[in-house]
Amino acid sequence: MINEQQVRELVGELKDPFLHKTLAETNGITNVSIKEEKNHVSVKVAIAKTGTPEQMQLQMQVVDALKNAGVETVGIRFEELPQETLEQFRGTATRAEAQDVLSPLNNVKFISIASGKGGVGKSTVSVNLAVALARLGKKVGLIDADIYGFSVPDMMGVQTMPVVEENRIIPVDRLGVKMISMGFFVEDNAPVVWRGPMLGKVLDQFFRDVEWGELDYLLLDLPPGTGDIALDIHQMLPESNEIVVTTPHPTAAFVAARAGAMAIKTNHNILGVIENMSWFQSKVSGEREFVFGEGGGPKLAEELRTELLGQIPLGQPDWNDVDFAPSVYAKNHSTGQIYLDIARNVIGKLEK
Ligand SMILES: Nc1ncnc2c1ncn2[C@@H]1O[C@H](COP(=O)(O)OP(=O)(O)OP(=O)(O)O)[C@@H](O)[C@H]1O
Repeated sequence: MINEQQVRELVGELKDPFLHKTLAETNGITNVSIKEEKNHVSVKVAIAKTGTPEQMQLQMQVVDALKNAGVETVGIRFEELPQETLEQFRGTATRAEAQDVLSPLNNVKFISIASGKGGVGKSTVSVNLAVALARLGKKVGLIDADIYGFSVPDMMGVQTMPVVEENRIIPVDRLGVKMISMGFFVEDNAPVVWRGPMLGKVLDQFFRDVEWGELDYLLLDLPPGTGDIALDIHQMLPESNEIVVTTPHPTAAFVAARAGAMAIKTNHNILGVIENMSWFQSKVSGEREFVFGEGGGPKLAEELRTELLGQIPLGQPDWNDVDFAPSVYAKNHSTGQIYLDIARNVIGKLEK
């Protein structure tokens, strides 16, 4: 019967699929146990990222290696390598690995923007938060993952199309944000009707086949609501920090809480709440009128045990701006300033 030393040698030759180093080099074999009477070997393996197709492939390699050595049955469990170990390997990552947004060697932080229902301003918030982060000097990408209701290209005033170079999609660069949207791949604004596996393919393509370059943040404008499509997309995303957008009406907050619950259930971390359309400020009297009610944002934040990141008043950007982007507030617009404050807060929370 094979002994522990031999198991470690055999399995130790296999490579961590993300670090491209052998499991011996990464100290990735964390436990071996052998039941001689049953000719059974169990191994516990630590790799850079679990729950991926790459893990399944490695699992098959481990089983093959041990069965070829005469083991009857194999048990295998995976865990993730500690952050310190990953940190150690980050320095040796190739440029391609460091720029692959799904690689554990990439430091990019995902921020998803969700809402309980449509029309609360989720896309407006996504676009303005992305631009604000870029204005603060961050390298920012934005995926319009609202696959059926894409509006980001129009909101940002994008006139060009992404180009494909050597089988890689080059995202559109607008106001310092690299952006990709389903809108670029649909003719004449035709409605998108497919879902399920196709949906997964499109999202996967947005992650894997887009040349994002080096990024600090990748924002995702999610589809609205708490139905099947929103859930499907939540499940397909890499772990992310989620911002929930609501309007101030208590019932809106009630629906948004369900979006928050969905985020938690699918293992995303709630970063905070943004209340949009919080008030209308009269230019004449300077008074605030709470046209859509009051209290929804703070109530939602409390319910989700998170922070209210900011409140955005009603009002349009300055449309005389030369660099016209219909939904983007200028840096010196009072709402543009609010977005900058939110962006600073987000950076503070994620770059501790
Ligand atoms: N603070 C605001 N003041 C005035 N208009 C706003 C504000 N926020 C959003 N809007 C407008 O409200 C409409 C809906 O906004 P947006 O498309 O961002 O919402 P959404 O939640 O992403 O909608 P959907 O989920 O249906 O895509 C747009 O016309 C947008 O310009």
